[in-house]
Amino acid sequence: MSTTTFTHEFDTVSFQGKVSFSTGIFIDGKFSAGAKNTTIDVINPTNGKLIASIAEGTPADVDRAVQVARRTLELSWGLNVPGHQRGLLLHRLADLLEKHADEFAALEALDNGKTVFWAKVADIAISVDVLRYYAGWADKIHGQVIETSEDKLAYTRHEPFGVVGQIIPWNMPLMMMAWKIAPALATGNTIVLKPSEFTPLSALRMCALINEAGFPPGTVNVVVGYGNTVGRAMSEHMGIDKIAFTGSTLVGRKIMEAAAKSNLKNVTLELGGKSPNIVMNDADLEAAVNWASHGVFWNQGQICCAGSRIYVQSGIYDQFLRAFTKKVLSLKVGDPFAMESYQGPQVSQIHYDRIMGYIESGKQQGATVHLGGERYGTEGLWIQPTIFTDTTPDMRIVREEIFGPVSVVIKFEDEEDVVRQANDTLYGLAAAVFTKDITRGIQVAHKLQAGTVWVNCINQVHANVPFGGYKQSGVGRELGEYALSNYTNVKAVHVNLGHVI
Ligand SMILES: NC(=O)C1=CN([C@@H]2O[C@H](COP(=O)(O)OP(=O)(O)OC[C@H]3O[C@@H](n4cnc5c(N)ncnc54)[C@H](OP(=O)(O)O)[C@@H]3O)[C@@H](O)[C@H]2O)C=CC1
Ligand SMILES: CCCCCC/C=C/C(=O)O
Repeated sequence: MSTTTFTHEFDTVSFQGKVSFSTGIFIDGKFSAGAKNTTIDVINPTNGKLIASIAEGTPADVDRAVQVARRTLELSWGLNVPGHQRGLLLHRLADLLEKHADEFAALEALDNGKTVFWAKVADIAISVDVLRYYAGWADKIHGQVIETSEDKLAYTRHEPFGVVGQIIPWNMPLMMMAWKIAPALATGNTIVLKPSEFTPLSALRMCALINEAGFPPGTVNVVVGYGNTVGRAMSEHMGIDKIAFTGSTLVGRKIMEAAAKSNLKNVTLELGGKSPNIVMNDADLEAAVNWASHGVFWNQGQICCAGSRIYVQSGIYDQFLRAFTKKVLSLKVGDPFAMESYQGPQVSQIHYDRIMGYIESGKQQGATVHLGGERYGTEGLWIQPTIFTDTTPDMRIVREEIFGPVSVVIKFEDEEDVVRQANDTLYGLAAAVFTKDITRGIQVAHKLQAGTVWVNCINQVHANVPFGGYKQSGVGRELGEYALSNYTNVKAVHVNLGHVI
């Protein structure tokens, strides 16, 4: 069976050059066609044209990938490879990614529609940091010696789960791959990863770098395919010991069900959000406006922690809305390869339609379109950055994750009222509060039901700091030391030093 190849000649301000790599199913360090020998068309969101036809994975390919991952775990990875060696390989991968940063930024812009500028300074840079951070952990995975009695030695080992399945979304294709593979590899697991079929290119390019870095074949296996075939096969698989997922709460629930009905595999989920951003009367207005705009419009609004519900205290509401409107009007919407662009097209026609459906629902339910609310231009997948006002708490645009450039600005009177409204959601991924009174900022942060609270900033992540959700925004934490426990099983060992029964 022949494999497919992606070849593209980039001639842009940020990156010129020919990029060519295999787009097959990546198993055991080799690319091949999928079991059905079929392909998936990958579409450029900027112009609707075909970028590539890549090999389509199937449940049979998942089976093969799991077998290979299991064999690799037993023979050439896991605790067979000392931690410092696993760390060295992760460092090499980080170096290779950094070396190819411009190429990866261009690939992400082409495939996802995100701007090449932000792809480079956020997606690629954070991915490199995360790989390096977990490279540093690889030889520091310690258990404990636990005191029991003098005739006994009891200790714990933190062992890899084994074969882990990882399902990642299209909004940050490379960054989500890095967040998933880095802690899993540092702790000695082997991987079967499913990228989104909308944006598979950076993950496939990474496969070549994984080989070049020197990981044993079969350590990371990548099967691109559809959620209801490959994704489902992974979450139901009896040979996968753990599954990690980023995506919608709806699909997260299906994955947990499949895990429960199959082998009770360990599950971590990073799911949706409807994050509140609270601006108090005493906030630095200019800073709050700039952050609020970044909080909801960055990455075309396609970010799980977007601060899409902006609560502004009554004393500065009018002033804030004026300044926020001016700021949003200044955002440059356009070609993702133009260095001055801030907002590119939405990722796909289906997602564009979903967002436009939400905008329509806001209009139908009686909210005021304060700004935007229409397609940007006359063709393509661009949407005007949109501000709704005069909303009520029951409206869909206030309650549901839109995942697009759509904000609601809501007036509040006092702290108690805003904390109640902010927490009135089934989500709990993130929240932000803007105030010059740091004591108050911290007090409010402690009252908000969210896995991350930003004070006087928003949408900030760091490799060292955990990220994940309360309530229906997820299970477990990614990043930081906390993520290591997502990928290790604790074994207690009791050694008899003379105790007689
Ligand atoms: N938390 C986050 O970061 C993200 C949240 N979302 C939210 O989800 C909404 C829908 O976007 P969508 O792309 O459909 O996201 P989904 O959550 O539906 O999909 C995410 C990934 O899961 C896969 N998947 C789908 N069904 C299953 C299944 N039964 N078992 C295992 N995997 C499965 C998908 O494959 P396939 O594409 O083939 O369906 C995709 O690779 C967005 O509007 C947004 O609100 C989306 C992306 C990221
Ligand atoms: C600056 C980057 C913030 C990324 C936060 C994590 C988001 C994940 C997701 O939306 O899938």
